Amino acid sequence: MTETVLALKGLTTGYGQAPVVRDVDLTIDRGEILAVVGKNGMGKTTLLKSIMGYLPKFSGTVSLSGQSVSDGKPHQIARLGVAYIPQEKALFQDLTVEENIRLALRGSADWSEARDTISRCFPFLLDRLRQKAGTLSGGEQKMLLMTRSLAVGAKVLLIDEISEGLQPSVISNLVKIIQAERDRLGLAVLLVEQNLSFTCAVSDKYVLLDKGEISGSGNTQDPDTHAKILAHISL
Ligand SMILES: Nc1ncnc2c1ncn2[C@@H]1O[C@H](COP(=O)(O)OP(=O)(O)OP(=O)(O)O)[C@@H](O)[C@H]1O
Repeated sequence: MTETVLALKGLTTGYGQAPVVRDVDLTIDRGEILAVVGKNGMGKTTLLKSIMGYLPKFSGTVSLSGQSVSDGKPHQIARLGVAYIPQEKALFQDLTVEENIRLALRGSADWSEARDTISRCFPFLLDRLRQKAGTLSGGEQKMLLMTRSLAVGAKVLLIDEISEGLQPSVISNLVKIIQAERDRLGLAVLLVEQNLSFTCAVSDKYVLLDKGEISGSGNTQDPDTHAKILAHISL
């Protein structure tokens, strides 16, 4: 039986008084990966920030496993198992890789489990545990953030353009890791993307975001997905 983990209903959000994302409805089930696709400035990041509680909801609702979090603060939403992997650097740049992970664990999980997560997902980090996070590349920092999110037991991942600037071979590996962790943990994943091949490879379904509104959606395995997304992002 499907279990809806994240549900948005009529979500309108933005900055100050200005709506940027309008009337968005979407649901993500346990074990499902949904991509929100759109060109620059269409509101993808704004959508994630609002779900995470960084921006106010002007109207509409956000719920997690049936519980409303529409008025939740970021730390409350994080405590309910939602992890946000933003586009900008979000780690403590002067702390080491290990310190960044240990700080997030705060007794909720032990280090050996965290180490297992690192070995399984991004083993290159095991050789960098004593390295300052600020010396990692932008892509590596996102991988560290993802590892940290999994280590603290996140059930929902909100991922902002993780493929940006990565080589194709690294992107292919990322597809496998995200899908393997989804299968293993039953994660619900909402990712925003501009990379067509990554989107088609990693996600189960997609929505197209155009000037803050959903203008199309489908299952990624549908035969016309590639053409529809391409048309949307190259308009
Ligand atoms: N802090 C802010 N204050 C006011 N407007 C903002 C702010 N951040 C973003 N915007 C505006 O909101 C709109 C959507 O931006 P957003 O970053 O959500 O788009 P995006 O689809 O994620 O694009 P990108 O891929 O370039 O990040 C843009 O017009 C942008 O200028």
